Amino acid sequence: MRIVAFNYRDIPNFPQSTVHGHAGRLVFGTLKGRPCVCMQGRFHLYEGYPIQKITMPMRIFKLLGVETVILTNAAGGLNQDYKVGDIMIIKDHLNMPGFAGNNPLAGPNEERFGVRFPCMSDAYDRELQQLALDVGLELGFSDFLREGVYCVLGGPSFETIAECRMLHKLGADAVGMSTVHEVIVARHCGMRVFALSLITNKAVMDYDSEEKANHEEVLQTGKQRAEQLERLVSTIITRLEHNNNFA
Ligand SMILES: O=P(O)(O)O[C@H]1O[C@H](CO)[C@@H](O)[C@H]1O
Ligand SMILES: Nc1nc2[nH]cnc2c(=O)[nH]1
Repeated sequence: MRIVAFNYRDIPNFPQSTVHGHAGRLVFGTLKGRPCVCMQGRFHLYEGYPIQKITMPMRIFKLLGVETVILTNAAGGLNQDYKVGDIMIIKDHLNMPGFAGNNPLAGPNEERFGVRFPCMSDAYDRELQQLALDVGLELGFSDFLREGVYCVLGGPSFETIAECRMLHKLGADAVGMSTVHEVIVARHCGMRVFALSLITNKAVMDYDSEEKANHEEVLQTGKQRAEQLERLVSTIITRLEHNNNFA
């Protein structure tokens, strides 16, 4: 397979990755015969970037002709049934920075990308969610494949126990610091979205617990599940081709 990779620092006006574990490269190639562009490292509010800069790659992808976006993230599990290593298909989100007015679409609307008031009740493509469940079943991943609601916070501090309890009561199954902003911009310009979270750690919900969230555990769980995640995503992409529903 031939790939062409660009370091973010060599792309004019592109933000730079500052997070340990995010390589900072844009990789073009084919996955099972399908042309793809892949971000090795994304951007976050906690890095100090304006939310429009974080989501700029989505608009670049739209202009490049991308039609389907697959987003992955590491997240803390709030749902008490979840285990570390579970893969959660995101069916919906809670946008906490958005509640506080920090939405990537704030400011003048770019009509060439989409409408002023985009709908978000269909943000996560239901056909792609079903496809992921089917593929997961075939691959024997059902024991660790879940569906749930992802909540984004600004970070970089992990949550307090009271915050975790509150987010769980509000309906969140997993919590993280990314993805939602990109989803909003991708949907605004009409790209199809599929997203999943790897549950890298259990959110601490109990004052008696000795556990502490930490980035090393996040990276370690990511490495442990990397191979299965890759198989899941690449098989989904193959099926998009077969179903002829590569929107
Ligand atoms: O959402 P991604 O970037 O996958 O990673 C998650 O894990 C990091 C914290 O360990 C934060 O960046 C958080 O957002
Ligand atoms: N906010 C948040 N982000 C994460 N990313 C990976 N784990 C977590 C977590 O527990 N909380």
